[in-house]
Amino acid sequence: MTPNYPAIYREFTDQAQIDAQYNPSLPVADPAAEMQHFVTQAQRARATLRDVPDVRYGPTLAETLDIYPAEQPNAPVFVFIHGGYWRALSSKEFAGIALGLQPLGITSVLINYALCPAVTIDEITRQTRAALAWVLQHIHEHGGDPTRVAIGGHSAGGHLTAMALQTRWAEDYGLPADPFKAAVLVSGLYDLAPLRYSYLQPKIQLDDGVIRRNSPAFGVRPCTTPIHITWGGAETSEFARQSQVFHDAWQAAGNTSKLAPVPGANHFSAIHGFETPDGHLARWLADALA
Ligand SMILES: N[C@@H](CC(=O)c1ccccc1NC=O)C(=O)O
Repeated sequence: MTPNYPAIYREFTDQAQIDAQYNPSLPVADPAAEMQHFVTQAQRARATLRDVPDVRYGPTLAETLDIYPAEQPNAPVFVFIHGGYWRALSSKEFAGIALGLQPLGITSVLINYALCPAVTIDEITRQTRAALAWVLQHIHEHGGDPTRVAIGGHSAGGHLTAMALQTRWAEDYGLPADPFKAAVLVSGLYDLAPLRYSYLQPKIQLDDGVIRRNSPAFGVRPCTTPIHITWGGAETSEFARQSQVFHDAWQAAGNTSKLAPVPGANHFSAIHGFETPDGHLARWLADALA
């Protein structure tokens, strides 16, 4: 049973209008087939690639990551943060992104994290940061080069990537201030306010404080990491606007970003570009880590 929330956000006046914008399955013909694609690709990855699954980065059971190491020593590294609106899915469903990267000599790391409503989005942000700190401090033990780490994520994972970029890595973690070579944010959410009025609210339990602390579009700090912001060209106007808002905020802080949709892609196919070495996202990453 989903209660009705008063929806007053921009031009949207009720929950149905917010859901129509923010439920990425609604404009897609066969969302189950889109999810099955990820699962099939993930099974292929886990059956065919070298992997080091379920490495602990923190004390709770969900705090694990899966490594798909490149062949050669001192390899560049891509850390992927999965989506599912902070309340579904895991690192496992998205192992397919390593299919395109391992042949390019890039080590993939897929982060897992606890889900709402068992934990809050504040806690998911903290776990994401802990996982990234672990990668920077330990990936050399798995043949990775800690000075060539890129990060990226899809949907809720795009949001968590943006939160990672806004972390005080030097003050709070004793790491380099801007430890990442590049970031790629795919169909992300950067202003969480509208989601409070959506079908997700019973699970994600947003309040003023969670929204303020976890909306990276507001208060971007100077950061030397170049970022690529993208989304599916066939997605709703709010997904396009969320990316535009973050791009504008990133540039207003004097930072470097490139904003471009994936032509014709929906919310799901927007990340297929990691699954083959010639995919546009895999190629962008290889260039950024070269
Ligand atoms: N309609 C679905 C699909 C969805 O939002 C989604 C599916 C796969 C990966 C990311 C998703 N959304 C954001 O994190 C949902 O409500 O979760």
